[in-house]
Amino acid sequence: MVKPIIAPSLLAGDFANLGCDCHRMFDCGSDWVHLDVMDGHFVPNITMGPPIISSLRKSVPRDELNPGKFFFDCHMMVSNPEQWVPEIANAGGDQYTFHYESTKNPLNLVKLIKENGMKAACAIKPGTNVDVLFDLAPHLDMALIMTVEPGFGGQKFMANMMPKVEELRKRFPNLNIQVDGGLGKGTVEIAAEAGANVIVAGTSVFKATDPSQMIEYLRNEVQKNLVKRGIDE
Ligand SMILES: O=C(CO)[C@H](O)[C@H](O)COP(=O)(O)O
Repeated sequence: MVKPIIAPSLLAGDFANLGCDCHRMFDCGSDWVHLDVMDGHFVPNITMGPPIISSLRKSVPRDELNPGKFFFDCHMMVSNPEQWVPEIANAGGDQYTFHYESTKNPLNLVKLIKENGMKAACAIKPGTNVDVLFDLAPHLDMALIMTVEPGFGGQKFMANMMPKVEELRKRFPNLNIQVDGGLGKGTVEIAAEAGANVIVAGTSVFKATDPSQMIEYLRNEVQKNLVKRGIDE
C-alpha cells in the first residue's frame, strides 16, 4: 500500500533563503522537501552539496517523536554517487536517490546507502529503459522516473514517460514511484493516473499564489488514483 507524497523541489526556491523556503514548504503541508544535488559533470548544472544540506538540517531538525517528518529527499545528479553517501548521511539526508546511469553496481550502492542509515532510491533518465529497474526494485525504497532531462527546473513534462510508470506500478503495487519534472496542474493528473504516488514539484509550487493549495491539489489527484487502484494506505 502506498500514500501520496508531495515533495517540493527547492531548486525553484530562493537560494539566498533556502532555510526559510524549507520551513515554508513544510508549513504549507509538504510531506518531503526535494533537494537536487548537481555536480556539473553528470548534468550540465551545479547546485548544492553536503554543506548546504547540513545547514538546512540545522535549520529544520528532525522530530525525534515523528521520524518521517521533515524528510530530506536527496536527488543525486552526480557522477560517482558512491563517493557522497557518507557525507549526505552525515549532513542529514533521509533518502539518497542515485542515477542508474551513474554507477556500475547499483545493488552494492543500495547496500551502502542503507548501511549509512538512509532510504535508497534509483532514478532513470528519459532515455533509459525501465527494464533496468525490475531486478533492483525489490531492494529499493523508491524508484524515480524522470519526466524531464535532469539538470534544470521549469522544463516541459514528458508524457511519453508514463508507460514506464504504468509498467512499474503493474509489477510493484507497493513501491514508492516518484516522478520529477514539469509536474503541476494539467500534468499531475496524467502521472497520477499512470500510478505515480510521489510528486516532485518545483516551479508549480513555488510560483503558485497559494503553495498550500497547490500541494493539496497535487495530493488529491494522487489520492484519487490510488483509491481507484485500491492501493491507498
Ligand atoms: O530534478 C530536477 C531537475 O533536474 C528538478 O527537481 C525538477 O526539474 C523539478 O522542477 P520543476 O517542477 O520546475 O520542473
